[in-house]
This record gives sequence, C-alpha cells and structure tokens, in this order.
Amino acid sequence: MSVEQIEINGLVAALLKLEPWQLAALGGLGFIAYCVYYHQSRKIDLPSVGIEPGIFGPWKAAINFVHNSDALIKEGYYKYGKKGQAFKVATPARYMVLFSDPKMIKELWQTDESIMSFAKAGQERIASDYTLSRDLGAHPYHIEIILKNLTNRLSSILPEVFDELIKSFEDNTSITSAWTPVHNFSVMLKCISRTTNRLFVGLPLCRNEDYLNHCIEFATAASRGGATIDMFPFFMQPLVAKFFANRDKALAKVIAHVGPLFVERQKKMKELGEAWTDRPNDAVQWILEAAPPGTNLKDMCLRILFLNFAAIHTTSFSVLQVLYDLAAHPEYQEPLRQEIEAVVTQFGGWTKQALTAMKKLDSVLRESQRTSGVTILTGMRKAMKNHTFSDGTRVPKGTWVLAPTLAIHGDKDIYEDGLKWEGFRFSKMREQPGQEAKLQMVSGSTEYLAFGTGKHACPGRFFAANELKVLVAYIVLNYEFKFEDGKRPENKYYAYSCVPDLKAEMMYRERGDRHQSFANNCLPRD
Ligand code: HEM
Repeated sequence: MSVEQIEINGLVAALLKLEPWQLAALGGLGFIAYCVYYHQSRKIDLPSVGIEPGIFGPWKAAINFVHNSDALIKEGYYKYGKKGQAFKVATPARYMVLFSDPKMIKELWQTDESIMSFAKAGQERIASDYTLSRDLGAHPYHIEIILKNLTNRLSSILPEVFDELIKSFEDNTSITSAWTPVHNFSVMLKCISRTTNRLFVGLPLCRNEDYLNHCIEFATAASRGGATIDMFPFFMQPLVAKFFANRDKALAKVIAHVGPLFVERQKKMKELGEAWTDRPNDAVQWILEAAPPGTNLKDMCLRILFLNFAAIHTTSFSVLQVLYDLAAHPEYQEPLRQEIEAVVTQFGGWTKQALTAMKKLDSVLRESQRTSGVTILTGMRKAMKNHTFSDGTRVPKGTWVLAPTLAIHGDKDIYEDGLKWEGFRFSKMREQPGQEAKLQMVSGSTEYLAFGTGKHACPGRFFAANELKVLVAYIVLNYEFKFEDGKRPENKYYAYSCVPDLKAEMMYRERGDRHQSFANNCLPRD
C-alpha cells in the first residue's frame, strides 16, 4: 500500500467514525475554507503552475499538489524559477510562493522574523498548537538544547551512539554468511528510535518497545492530524482539531513511561541542588534545566515527543535512502570500506575527528540527501504582513514563501548529470582548493538545501550526520548488501515530502573478513 493510500485510508477511517451531524458540520466548514482560500488566491499576482481556469481550478490544483508535488514544482522551476521569476503553487492549505534565484532565497532567509517568520510557518505546518502544545511555540528552548547540549557533546556521547546502533541492528536482524532478506525500514526505524532515545531518555527506557512504539505512533498522528487541521482557516481550527488531533492515547502512554523520570529528577535536583554534580546527560535533564519555571509535566513530556518527532522519521528515511543507493551501486561499498579502515587505523580508533575525516562516507550521505532528501521544499517562511521583496515580488500577509529544494538539487546547470546519483561527487569536488569545508554533508548553501541553511537550518543535522555515519560504516564493515533484482525502489512524492519505499527488502550477507578488520574490532561499545 502506498503512503498516499495509507493517508487517504486513515482519513476515510477517521471520517467514518463521525456522527452524521459532525460530517455535515465538517462539510460546511470545508466549504467556508474553500471560499476563504479562493479569495486569498486572487491576491497573489504571480504566474502559477498546475492551475486550470474556472472556479474549482485552485482546489483541483491543491489536490494535485498532494499527489504530484514534485512534478508541479519542477514545472514551475523550469518555466519561471530558472528565469529568476517567483511563481506560486496551490496547496490544500494555501498558496505558496517559490523563489529559485539564489539572491532571492538569501534575501528571504535574511528578512526579519517579524516580517517573514520561520517559527509561524513551522507551527502551522504541523498545527502544533493542537497536535503538540502551545508551549512549543511560546518557549522554543528545544533549539538551544539541540545546539548546545546535543551538538556540543557529540564527542562524549559517541560511544553510546555506537553501542545502541550496533546492538539494535544486531537485535533486529539475523544475517548469516548466506544472502539473507532484511526489511530495511522496520530495522532502521528501530535502530534510530532506540539510539535517539538513548540520548533523550537513557537506559533502560530507550529499549522499551511500548515506549518507542508510542513515540512513533504519536509522531505519525501529529503529522497526519497537523496536515489535516492546517487545511482549514484559523478560526475553524479549534473545532476541526477536536476530530483530527488524535494525540491523546499515545501521549498518555508516553507520560506514563517518561513522567516518573522527570518527577524523580526534579526531586533530586531539589534535594541536592548544586551539590548534584554527576547529573545524567540526557534530554530529560536538559529539558528540566532549560524549561521556564512553572512548566508542567505534560509539556515537558511533549517536548520529548517533539524531539522524537523531529528526529526519528527524518533520520530513518535518510539512512534508508543511502542504503538503497549503495545497494543499487554495490561498486561503492569496497572503496568506502577501505576508507573507513584506513581512517580508523590513522586515528587509532573511532573519534569524532575520524568520522569527519571519512570524506567518501560524508560524500555518499550528502549525495543521497541531494537526490532523495526528506523534504522537497525548504526554508519556509510565513509573511506576517504584506511584503514586497527587492525584485518586486509582492506577497500578501499569510503567504508562505520557500525554495524548491529538489528541483534545484536536480538542475544539471548546477550539478553535472544532476538526476544521477554519483556517490563520490562531493569527495571529488572537495579535492578542489577552497571547496574542502563547504561541501560537507551538514554544510548548506542556496544550491544544497537538504537541511535548510542560515539561522533556521536544522539544528539536529550534526547529530544526525554522525548517527548516519556510524550506522552506514558499521554495515559496510560487516556486511555486503544488494537488491535481489539490482533495482533501486523508487521514491514517492507526497506534498512536501520525499518518501522512500517503506516495504522494500534488501539482501545482506556477512563479510568473510569482518573479524579481521581493525576498525571493526575497535568499535566503541558501552
Ligand atoms: C537526516 C536527518 C534530518 C533531516 C534531513 C532534517 C531536516 C530538517 C529540515 C529540512 C528542517 C527545516 C529547515 C528549513 O526548512 O529551512 C529541519 C528543522 C529542524 N530539525 Fe531537522 N532534520 C534531521 C534530523 C534532525 C534531528 C536528529 C533533530 C533533533 C535532534 C532535528 C531537529 C530539528 C528542529 C528542532 C528543526 C526546527 C528548527 C527551528 O525551528 O529553527 N532534526 N530539519
């Protein structure tokens, strides 16, 4: 079943549960939403893609966007964007304006938050007031936590990352020296959710299946509920949220698991104060120390859930994409293995510096983000007032403005043979003088937007890059892998997202030389 079908079936199932009067009320609200939306569309004086004339045109185009976003955006990019012209695309929730010109993308990101707001667009996209909590937008201290606590301590937390990733991969697979089929998505989701939660809530909770399943269920419910609520004008959202913000069951379960940890730590902080010097180094502790006084337990647990929401599917999809690319191009596996072996030998072990020095590994990760990044649009900002950009583009209050990431990433005038995956594209480019630091997986620009760039670039990308490197390096050192028919499964494009095939199996077998490998024998374990 495709992702679209899963989404549509979920929506139909939710609608079938409603009483007739609730359905009639929703229908009425939908009609008002349509009228508001149509009125709004007339105010943006820009060329548009995919819209047919007539009163139902914009709405049809919006539905088309959900299923055909990649093709629509590429059409606009080549027709208008490449000529330096902004264009608009209809989505179910609103019109979006897209800038492709690097100068205008930069201008968008540099425009003051009070005029072009990243935070407001982010909150609207997942209707976070309803699917998560109002506290998230009011006190975004999680950004600081990710940048300061998680990123700054990457070196010291690496052994835990290694330990959890390797154990969870081994616990969830039984690969032998014969070719063994593995359902990649379920394995990667488990590896990433366990490892991420090792740093968020620590042992033993990070291995509790019930806790992890509810974190994943919550993330799925929040993104599905958020996308639905966001289709309606603001004044209707509190009512619509009553039907679609299905977070309560998963939230209650997560509070039951993680709540006692917060309570216990709070008690200890009160008792010992500054004398408690060996405090745990996890997100529970970071939240307790960063949350404004008076934050309640539910909001602290919701912050853990938000971190899971931001980290798990993005990283799981990313590792899936790079493994699919390497399985479809098995000739890259041996040079990667040699690089990893040589670098670990040179550094005398696995350190953060050693991971940074693995340029081929970094390059394949960046290349998979370029060709199959999790989102096909980045840099979103919401106009907080009517605004005119320096090129004369006028956007009314409420419009979203973004960059067409995937279209830019595939442009052959920017990347030679741009639609082709070439694993060592960036490691080769880094050999040119001046390019060394610019082309790392985590370095953004107007030509590489997988994590956004500028002030609001993904704060979790440094951690995610290390997690991905560790997992891919471990797999390459220990296994060979391929697709039985040699073909890479195709991605699906669903509104803003690029989704890998979640059903595909890959064949793995143990490498005969895995136990002789120096790099393998000194993998850090807890
Ligand atoms: C490979 C994995 C990941 C990818 C591809 C990814 C991608 C992104 C993208 C595209 C954005 C929006 C930037 C923009 O549109 O300009 C973003 C924002 C964000 N990401 Fe990630 N992300 C990943 C992993 C993570 C992880 C592991 C965390 C947390 C530990 C995280 C936390 C966040 C947060 C909190 C924001 C919002 C930033 C803000 O409000 O300023 N991400 N991410």
